[in-house]
Amino acid sequence: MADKPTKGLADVVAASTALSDIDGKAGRLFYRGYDIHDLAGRATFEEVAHLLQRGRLPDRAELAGYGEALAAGREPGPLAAANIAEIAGKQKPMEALRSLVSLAAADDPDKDSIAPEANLRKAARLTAQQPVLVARYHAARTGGSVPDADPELSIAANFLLQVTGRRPEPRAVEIFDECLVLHADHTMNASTFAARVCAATLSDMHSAIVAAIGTLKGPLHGGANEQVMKTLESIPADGVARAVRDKLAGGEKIMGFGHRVYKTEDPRATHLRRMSAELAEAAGDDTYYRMSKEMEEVVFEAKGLYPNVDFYAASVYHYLGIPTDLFTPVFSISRMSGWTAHVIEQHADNRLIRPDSEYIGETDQKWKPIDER
Ligand SMILES: CC(=O)SCCNC(=O)CCNC(=O)[C@H](O)C(C)(C)COP(=O)(O)OP(=O)(O)OC[C@H]1O[C@@H](n2cnc3c(N)ncnc32)[C@H](O)[C@@H]1OP(=O)(O)O
Ligand SMILES: O=C([O-])CC(=O)C(=O)O
Repeated sequence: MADKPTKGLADVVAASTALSDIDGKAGRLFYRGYDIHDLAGRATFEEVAHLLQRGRLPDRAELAGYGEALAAGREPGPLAAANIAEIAGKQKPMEALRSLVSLAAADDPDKDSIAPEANLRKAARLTAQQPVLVARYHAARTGGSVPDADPELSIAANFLLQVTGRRPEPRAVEIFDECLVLHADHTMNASTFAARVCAATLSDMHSAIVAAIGTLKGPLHGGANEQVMKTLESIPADGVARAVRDKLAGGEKIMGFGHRVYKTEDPRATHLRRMSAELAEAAGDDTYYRMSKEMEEVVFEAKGLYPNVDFYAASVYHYLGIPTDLFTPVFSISRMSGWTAHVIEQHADNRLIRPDSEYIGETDQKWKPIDER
């Protein structure tokens, strides 16, 4: 018989990875050994995606080559393109992305291969396509059009351009790019684990990413950023403390707080709080920032919980003009870099992931024919 399981696999080491590492007590996060505090605001998302997928921070030539791969791979392919309008009419954003990535697989030139070189090419294409899929989905449901991507612009700038229809301010691009850097990878989080389980059957990268998208969508994981914004919008600006205490008294969780691994401040929240403050000031309306700060104080006082990455990401995305139901899709744009890197890593040194379970059902049941049950 198997040992008693730890509920939710808490503290179980489920994989070896060279991609990211967390010190949950100290509140530190590293991508391939680089402290997130050193990368945030310095490295671009493209550099970080290269670091994760291709193993090192690129030099200028490598970054140019990676940029070319991204630009060449941006178009999701005819099957996904042909279905965006209908999907936008019937599916919510994360459901739509799950469908569209699956459809994009059909036109991927490397769809039948999980060889290392094919995986690298697919990782770049998936990373390039995700922001385009989000923007096209949004345009399809709002009856708008998507401006062509500008080859001179970064992924962050092109996404803001394509989703808002306006050329973004340079500072908005810097801030959004930093958000993408902060969300890129996070050890064995649920969606990455789902991707690795799928990849470990020697299934293909697109299948693993579809599993990851479906997993990120849930409100206990990436879906929390949208829920944070809905909470901020649903409570009175001058009644934050009461609303939070009422929710807690009613047994509700406060979205954007708590973490399986961090026992102190999530280092990403430190940067996102700062960005939220800056954008609030620039907007001339700091309501959501002030409310967030107050929520943080009340939740800490009542439960000793710290904000996680999803908490201040909500007000930051709001101030950047991103529609609330695209917050989790925006998370997926960044996390695509990490998911794909994990699939590459899994395929490179694979063993089927198949844990055991503890049986807790009935025993010694006696068979009865159907008319005797
Ligand atoms: C990108 C990300 O995925 S970051 C996480 C995003 N998710 C959220 O923000 C959702 C809200 N947070 C949570 O649900 C949890 O803190 C999780 C899912 C992040 C971590 O879950 P776990 O490690 O399984 O912790 P668990 O849910 O068991 O919580 C432990 C205790 O803290 C409480 N708790 C944890 N988070 C919260 C919260 N946000 N609000 C209120 N209470 C909370 C639980 O009720 C539980 O209390 P109990 O021991 O009295 O029953
Ligand atoms: O690590 C986790 O469990 C969730 C998280 O913060 C992330 O995926 O960024």
